Amino acid sequence: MHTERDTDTDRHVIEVTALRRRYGPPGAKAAKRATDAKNAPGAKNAPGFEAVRGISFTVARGELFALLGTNGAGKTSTVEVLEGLAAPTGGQVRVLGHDPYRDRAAVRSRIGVMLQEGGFPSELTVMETARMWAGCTTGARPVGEALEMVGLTARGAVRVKQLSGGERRRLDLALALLGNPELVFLDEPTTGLDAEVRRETWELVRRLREQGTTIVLTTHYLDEAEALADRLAIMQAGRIVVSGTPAEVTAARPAHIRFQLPEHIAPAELPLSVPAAVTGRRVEIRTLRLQDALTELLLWARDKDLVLDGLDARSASLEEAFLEIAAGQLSEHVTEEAA
Ligand SMILES: Nc1ncnc2c1ncn2[C@@H]1O[C@H](COP(=O)(O)OP(=O)(O)OP(=O)(O)O)[C@@H](O)[C@H]1O
Repeated sequence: MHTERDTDTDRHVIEVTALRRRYGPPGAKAAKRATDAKNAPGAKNAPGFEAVRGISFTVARGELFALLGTNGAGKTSTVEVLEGLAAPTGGQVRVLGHDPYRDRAAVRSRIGVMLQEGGFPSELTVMETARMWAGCTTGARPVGEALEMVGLTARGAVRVKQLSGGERRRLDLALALLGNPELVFLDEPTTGLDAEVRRETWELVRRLREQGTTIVLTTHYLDEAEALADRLAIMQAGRIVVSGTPAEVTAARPAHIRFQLPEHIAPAELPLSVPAAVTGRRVEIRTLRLQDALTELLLWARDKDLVLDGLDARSASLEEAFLEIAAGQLSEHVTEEAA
Protein backbone atom coordinates (compact mmCIF):
# COMPACT_ATOMS: atom_id res chain seq x y z
CA MET A 1 0.00 0.00 0.00
CA HIS A 2 1.26 3.47 -0.82
CA THR A 3 2.05 5.84 2.02
CA GLU A 4 1.72 9.59 1.52
CA ARG A 5 5.51 9.70 1.15
CA ASP A 6 5.48 7.09 -1.64
CA THR A 7 2.78 8.97 -3.50
CA ASP A 8 4.80 12.15 -3.30
CA THR A 9 7.87 10.36 -4.59
CA ASP A 10 5.87 8.85 -7.44
CA ARG A 11 4.57 12.22 -8.44
CA HIS A 12 7.61 14.36 -7.72
CA VAL A 13 10.81 13.21 -9.30
CA ILE A 14 12.58 16.17 -7.72
CA GLU A 15 11.79 17.90 -4.43
CA VAL A 16 13.96 20.82 -3.39
CA THR A 17 13.32 22.55 -0.06
CA ALA A 18 15.17 25.68 1.08
CA LEU A 19 18.31 24.64 -0.82
CA ARG A 20 21.46 26.62 -0.11
CA ARG A 21 24.88 26.22 -1.64
CA ARG A 22 27.90 28.15 -0.49
CA TYR A 23 31.36 28.14 -2.02
CA GLY A 24 34.05 28.45 0.60
CA PRO A 25 36.96 30.84 0.15
CA PRO A 26 40.09 29.28 -1.43
CA GLY A 27 42.74 27.67 0.81
CA ALA A 28 42.51 24.71 3.18
CA LYS A 29 42.43 26.73 6.39
CA ALA A 30 39.84 29.04 5.01
CA ALA A 31 37.82 26.03 3.80
CA LYS A 32 37.91 24.56 7.33
CA ARG A 33 36.85 27.90 8.76
CA ALA A 34 34.05 28.03 6.21
CA THR A 35 32.86 24.52 7.12
CA ASP A 36 32.93 25.36 10.82
CA ALA A 37 31.15 28.60 10.20
CA LYS A 38 28.55 27.08 7.93
CA ASN A 39 27.67 24.50 10.59
CA ALA A 40 27.49 27.15 13.26
CA PRO A 41 24.36 29.03 14.16
CA GLY A 42 24.01 32.17 12.05
CA ALA A 43 25.61 30.47 9.05
CA LYS A 44 24.35 33.24 6.79
CA ASN A 45 27.41 35.22 7.77
CA ALA A 46 29.84 32.40 6.96
CA PRO A 47 32.77 33.35 4.73
CA GLY A 48 32.72 32.49 1.04
CA PHE A 49 30.00 33.06 -1.49
CA GLU A 50 26.43 31.83 -1.28
CA ALA A 51 25.46 30.98 -4.85
CA VAL A 52 22.08 29.39 -3.99
CA ARG A 53 20.10 31.16 -1.28
CA GLY A 54 17.24 29.01 -0.09
CA ILE A 55 15.28 27.87 -3.13
CA SER A 56 12.34 25.47 -3.17
CA PHE A 57 10.67 23.76 -6.10
CA THR A 58 9.35 20.43 -7.27
CA VAL A 59 9.47 18.66 -10.63
CA ALA A 60 6.66 16.21 -11.37
CA ARG A 61 7.18 12.94 -13.20
CA GLY A 62 7.07 13.41 -16.97
CA GLU A 63 7.41 17.17 -16.70
CA LEU A 64 9.87 19.42 -18.51
CA PHE A 65 11.11 21.95 -15.99
CA ALA A 66 13.32 24.81 -17.15
CA LEU A 67 15.70 26.72 -14.90
CA LEU A 68 16.42 30.16 -16.29
CA GLY A 69 18.56 33.04 -15.13
CA THR A 70 21.22 35.52 -16.02
CA ASN A 71 24.90 34.54 -15.90
CA GLY A 72 25.90 33.63 -12.36
CA ALA A 73 22.29 33.33 -11.15
CA GLY A 74 23.02 29.93 -9.60
CA LYS A 75 21.56 27.48 -12.15
CA THR A 76 24.63 25.28 -12.47
CA SER A 77 25.24 25.39 -8.72
CA THR A 78 21.67 24.10 -8.25
CA VAL A 79 21.78 21.45 -10.95
CA GLU A 80 25.09 20.06 -9.65
CA VAL A 81 23.38 19.38 -6.33
CA LEU A 82 20.44 17.68 -8.09
CA GLU A 83 22.87 15.52 -10.05
CA GLY A 84 24.58 14.46 -6.82
CA LEU A 85 27.88 16.08 -7.78
CA ALA A 86 27.87 18.45 -4.83
CA ALA A 87 26.39 18.45 -1.34
CA PRO A 88 23.98 21.20 -0.34
CA THR A 89 25.13 23.62 2.33
CA GLY A 90 21.59 23.77 3.65
CA GLY A 91 18.08 22.56 2.90
CA GLN A 92 16.87 19.27 1.51
CA VAL A 93 17.00 17.68 -1.93
CA ARG A 94 15.29 14.45 -2.98
CA VAL A 95 15.78 13.04 -6.45
CA LEU A 96 13.78 9.93 -7.34
CA GLY A 97 13.13 9.57 -3.64
CA HIS A 98 16.80 9.66 -2.61
CA ASP A 99 19.38 12.10 -1.37
CA PRO A 100 21.33 12.42 -4.65
CA TYR A 101 24.66 13.12 -2.91
CA ARG A 102 24.58 10.47 -0.17
CA ASP A 103 22.71 7.84 -2.25
CA ARG A 104 24.49 8.68 -5.46
CA ALA A 105 24.78 5.02 -6.46
CA ALA A 106 20.98 4.61 -6.25
CA VAL A 107 20.31 7.71 -8.31
CA ARG A 108 23.13 7.68 -10.86
CA SER A 109 21.89 4.74 -12.93
CA ARG A 110 18.45 6.34 -13.26
CA ILE A 111 19.52 9.77 -14.48
CA GLY A 112 21.15 11.01 -17.68
CA VAL A 113 23.26 14.13 -17.85
CA MET A 114 23.98 16.06 -21.02
CA LEU A 115 26.90 18.29 -20.24
CA GLN A 116 27.65 21.62 -21.90
CA GLU A 117 30.89 20.24 -23.34
CA GLY A 118 30.94 16.48 -23.86
CA GLY A 119 34.76 16.55 -24.07
CA PHE A 120 35.16 13.21 -25.81
CA PRO A 121 38.30 12.23 -27.74
CA SER A 122 37.72 13.78 -31.12
CA GLU A 123 39.68 11.05 -32.93
CA LEU A 124 37.09 8.40 -32.03
CA THR A 125 34.13 7.76 -34.30
CA VAL A 126 30.56 8.34 -33.18
CA MET A 127 30.01 4.60 -32.76
CA GLU A 128 33.28 4.11 -30.83
CA THR A 129 32.42 7.00 -28.52
CA ALA A 130 28.95 5.63 -27.86
CA ARG A 131 30.31 2.10 -27.22
CA MET A 132 32.94 3.46 -24.86
CA TRP A 133 30.28 5.37 -22.94
CA ALA A 134 27.94 2.38 -22.93
CA GLY A 135 30.74 0.40 -21.26
CA CYS A 136 30.61 2.83 -18.33
CA THR A 137 26.79 2.88 -18.16
CA THR A 138 24.73 0.52 -16.03
CA GLY A 139 22.01 -1.23 -18.03
CA ALA A 140 22.86 0.61 -21.25
CA ARG A 141 20.40 0.33 -24.10
CA PRO A 142 21.82 -0.86 -27.47
CA VAL A 143 24.18 1.81 -28.82
CA GLY A 144 22.43 1.78 -32.22
CA GLU A 145 19.12 2.57 -30.53
CA ALA A 146 20.53 5.64 -28.76
CA LEU A 147 22.09 6.91 -32.00
CA GLU A 148 18.83 6.34 -33.84
CA MET A 149 16.92 8.35 -31.23
CA VAL A 150 19.00 11.41 -32.06
CA GLY A 151 19.18 10.79 -35.82
CA LEU A 152 22.88 9.90 -35.90
CA THR A 153 22.59 6.34 -37.25
CA ALA A 154 24.15 7.28 -40.57
CA ARG A 155 27.04 9.10 -38.88
CA GLY A 156 28.30 6.14 -36.81
CA ALA A 157 31.60 5.82 -38.71
CA VAL A 158 32.36 9.56 -38.70
CA ARG A 159 35.04 10.91 -36.34
CA VAL A 160 33.71 13.18 -33.62
CA LYS A 161 35.96 16.01 -34.81
CA GLN A 162 34.23 15.93 -38.18
CA LEU A 163 30.75 16.38 -36.75
CA SER A 164 28.94 19.70 -37.00
CA GLY A 165 28.13 21.58 -33.80
CA GLY A 166 24.55 20.33 -33.93
CA GLU A 167 25.62 16.73 -34.47
CA ARG A 168 27.97 16.95 -31.48
CA ARG A 169 25.16 18.14 -29.26
CA ARG A 170 23.04 15.27 -30.56
CA LEU A 171 25.85 12.84 -29.72
CA ASP A 172 26.02 14.35 -26.22
CA LEU A 173 22.28 13.74 -25.92
CA ALA A 174 22.57 10.15 -27.22
CA LEU A 175 25.17 9.46 -24.52
CA ALA A 176 22.92 10.95 -21.86
CA LEU A 177 20.13 8.63 -23.06
CA LEU A 178 22.22 5.45 -23.16
CA GLY A 179 21.21 4.36 -19.67
CA ASN A 180 17.51 4.73 -20.53
CA PRO A 181 17.16 7.37 -17.79
CA GLU A 182 13.92 8.35 -16.08
CA LEU A 183 15.30 11.84 -15.51
CA VAL A 184 17.52 13.80 -17.88
CA PHE A 185 19.44 16.99 -17.18
CA LEU A 186 20.04 19.12 -20.25
CA ASP A 187 22.50 21.92 -19.63
CA GLU A 188 22.15 24.56 -22.35
CA PRO A 189 21.52 21.94 -25.05
CA THR A 190 21.36 24.38 -27.95
CA THR A 191 24.00 26.96 -27.07
CA GLY A 192 26.00 27.86 -30.16
CA LEU A 193 23.68 26.09 -32.60
CA ASP A 194 22.08 27.77 -35.59
CA ALA A 195 18.32 28.36 -35.67
CA GLU A 196 17.50 25.28 -37.76
CA VAL A 197 19.55 22.87 -35.66
CA ARG A 198 18.12 24.40 -32.48
CA ARG A 199 14.62 23.60 -33.72
CA GLU A 200 15.64 20.04 -34.59
CA THR A 201 17.02 19.67 -31.08
CA TRP A 202 13.75 21.00 -29.65
CA GLU A 203 11.88 18.29 -31.58
CA LEU A 204 14.16 15.68 -30.08
CA VAL A 205 13.59 17.01 -26.58
CA ARG A 206 9.83 17.04 -27.17
CA ARG A 207 9.90 13.42 -28.35
CA LEU A 208 11.84 12.47 -25.25
CA ARG A 209 9.26 14.16 -23.07
CA GLU A 210 6.41 12.49 -24.96
CA GLN A 211 8.01 9.16 -24.08
CA GLY A 212 7.55 10.06 -20.42
CA THR A 213 11.09 11.15 -19.53
CA THR A 214 11.30 13.88 -16.90
CA ILE A 215 13.58 16.66 -18.08
CA VAL A 216 15.37 19.48 -16.29
CA LEU A 217 16.61 22.04 -18.76
CA THR A 218 18.89 24.97 -18.07
CA THR A 219 19.03 27.51 -20.82
CA HIS A 220 19.87 31.10 -21.63
CA TYR A 221 17.31 31.12 -24.42
CA LEU A 222 13.92 32.31 -23.30
CA ASP A 223 12.22 31.23 -26.51
CA GLU A 224 13.56 27.74 -25.81
CA ALA A 225 11.94 27.65 -22.38
CA GLU A 226 8.75 29.12 -23.83
CA ALA A 227 8.66 26.45 -26.54
CA LEU A 228 9.53 23.46 -24.38
CA ALA A 229 8.86 23.97 -20.69
CA ASP A 230 5.77 22.77 -18.83
CA ARG A 231 6.95 24.87 -15.90
CA LEU A 232 9.91 27.09 -15.28
CA ALA A 233 11.68 29.02 -12.58
CA ILE A 234 13.70 32.17 -13.13
CA MET A 235 16.69 32.54 -10.82
CA GLN A 236 18.43 35.75 -9.95
CA ALA A 237 21.32 36.10 -7.51
CA GLY A 238 20.73 32.66 -6.00
CA ARG A 239 16.97 33.00 -5.55
CA ILE A 240 13.90 31.97 -7.53
CA VAL A 241 12.20 35.25 -8.33
CA VAL A 242 9.31 33.89 -10.34
CA SER A 243 7.99 30.46 -11.30
CA GLY A 244 5.05 28.78 -12.96
CA THR A 245 3.95 27.73 -16.41
CA PRO A 246 5.22 29.98 -19.24
CA ALA A 247 1.65 31.28 -19.56
CA GLU A 248 1.45 32.09 -15.84
CA VAL A 249 4.79 33.90 -15.89
CA THR A 250 3.83 36.01 -18.89
CA ALA A 251 0.18 36.57 -17.87
CA ALA A 252 1.26 39.10 -15.25
CA ARG A 253 3.00 41.20 -17.93
CA PRO A 254 1.14 43.59 -20.22
CA ALA A 255 0.39 42.57 -23.81
CA HIS A 256 1.09 44.92 -26.74
CA ILE A 257 -1.10 46.20 -29.54
CA ARG A 258 0.67 48.19 -32.26
CA PHE A 259 -0.55 49.82 -35.47
CA GLN A 260 -0.21 52.93 -37.67
CA LEU A 261 -2.74 55.66 -36.99
CA PRO A 262 -4.54 56.56 -40.27
CA GLU A 263 -3.46 60.01 -41.55
CA HIS A 264 -6.83 61.70 -41.05
CA ILE A 265 -7.33 60.47 -37.46
CA ALA A 266 -6.04 62.48 -34.48
CA PRO A 267 -4.62 60.58 -31.46
CA ALA A 268 -7.38 62.09 -29.30
CA GLU A 269 -9.95 60.17 -31.38
CA LEU A 270 -8.64 56.79 -30.22
CA PRO A 271 -11.08 54.90 -27.98
CA LEU A 272 -10.66 56.40 -24.53
CA SER A 273 -10.54 53.28 -22.38
CA VAL A 274 -7.46 52.14 -24.28
CA PRO A 275 -4.51 54.26 -23.12
CA ALA A 276 -2.06 54.56 -25.97
CA ALA A 277 1.43 55.95 -26.58
CA VAL A 278 1.55 57.70 -29.94
CA THR A 279 4.88 58.47 -31.62
CA GLY A 280 4.35 60.15 -35.00
CA ARG A 281 1.70 57.86 -36.54
CA ARG A 282 2.86 54.82 -34.60
CA VAL A 283 0.50 53.74 -31.80
CA GLU A 284 1.44 51.37 -29.01
CA ILE A 285 -1.03 50.13 -26.42
CA ARG A 286 0.10 48.14 -23.38
CA THR A 287 -2.68 46.28 -21.63
CA LEU A 288 -3.30 43.42 -19.23
CA ARG A 289 -6.69 42.86 -20.93
CA LEU A 290 -5.63 42.11 -24.48
CA GLN A 291 -8.92 40.64 -25.71
CA ASP A 292 -11.06 43.48 -24.32
CA ALA A 293 -8.73 46.19 -25.59
CA LEU A 294 -8.44 44.61 -29.02
CA THR A 295 -12.21 44.14 -29.32
CA GLU A 296 -12.78 47.78 -28.42
CA LEU A 297 -10.17 48.95 -30.88
CA LEU A 298 -11.45 46.82 -33.76
CA LEU A 299 -15.09 47.80 -33.19
CA TRP A 300 -14.01 51.45 -33.18
CA ALA A 301 -12.04 50.95 -36.41
CA ARG A 302 -14.98 49.17 -38.07
CA ASP A 303 -17.42 51.91 -37.04
CA LYS A 304 -15.15 54.52 -38.54
CA ASP A 305 -14.33 52.33 -41.54
CA LEU A 306 -10.59 52.55 -40.80
CA VAL A 307 -7.76 50.28 -41.93
CA LEU A 308 -5.13 49.93 -39.17
CA ASP A 309 -1.91 49.33 -41.08
CA GLY A 310 0.72 47.16 -39.43
CA LEU A 311 -1.74 45.91 -36.81
CA ASP A 312 0.03 43.57 -34.43
CA ALA A 313 -1.35 42.25 -31.14
CA ARG A 314 0.53 39.86 -28.92
CA SER A 315 0.83 38.64 -25.35
CA ALA A 316 4.00 39.44 -23.46
CA SER A 317 6.81 37.07 -24.32
CA LEU A 318 8.83 35.28 -21.71
CA GLU A 319 11.72 37.43 -22.85
CA GLU A 320 9.87 40.61 -21.91
CA ALA A 321 8.92 39.14 -18.53
CA PHE A 322 12.52 38.10 -17.99
CA LEU A 323 13.94 41.50 -18.89
CA GLU A 324 11.55 43.19 -16.48
CA ILE A 325 12.53 40.74 -13.77
CA ALA A 326 16.21 41.32 -14.47
CA ALA A 327 15.57 45.05 -14.19
CA GLY A 328 14.08 44.42 -10.74
CA GLN A 329 10.60 45.52 -11.73
CA LEU A 330 8.99 42.41 -10.39
CA SER A 331 10.14 42.77 -6.83
CA GLU A 332 6.57 42.88 -5.59
CA HIS A 333 5.93 39.45 -7.12
CA VAL A 334 9.03 37.88 -5.70
CA THR A 335 8.42 34.34 -4.53
CA GLU A 336 10.86 31.85 -3.14
CA GLU A 337 8.50 29.00 -3.66
CA ALA A 338 7.96 27.33 -7.02
CA ALA A 339 4.57 25.64 -7.13
N1 LIG B 1 33.72 27.01 -7.43
C1 LIG B 1 33.24 28.23 -7.17
N2 LIG B 1 33.78 28.98 -6.18
C2 LIG B 1 33.28 30.20 -5.88
N3 LIG B 1 32.22 30.76 -6.52
C3 LIG B 1 31.66 30.06 -7.51
C4 LIG B 1 32.13 28.76 -7.89
N4 LIG B 1 31.36 28.31 -8.91
C5 LIG B 1 30.45 29.28 -9.16
N5 LIG B 1 30.63 30.33 -8.34
C6 LIG B 1 29.83 31.55 -8.29
O1 LIG B 1 28.50 31.22 -7.95
C7 LIG B 1 27.58 32.02 -8.68
C8 LIG B 1 26.61 31.14 -9.42
O2 LIG B 1 27.30 30.43 -10.43
P1 LIG B 1 26.57 29.36 -11.37
O3 LIG B 1 27.62 28.80 -12.28
O4 LIG B 1 25.79 28.42 -10.55
O5 LIG B 1 25.59 30.30 -12.17
P2 LIG B 1 24.78 29.99 -13.52
O6 LIG B 1 23.42 30.53 -13.29
O7 LIG B 1 24.89 28.55 -13.86
O8 LIG B 1 25.56 30.88 -14.55
P3 LIG B 1 25.87 30.60 -16.11
O9 LIG B 1 24.60 30.81 -16.82
O10 LIG B 1 26.86 31.66 -16.41
O11 LIG B 1 26.41 29.20 -16.23
C9 LIG B 1 28.42 32.90 -9.59
O12 LIG B 1 28.55 34.17 -8.98
C10 LIG B 1 29.75 32.20 -9.65
O13 LIG B 1 30.80 33.13 -9.83
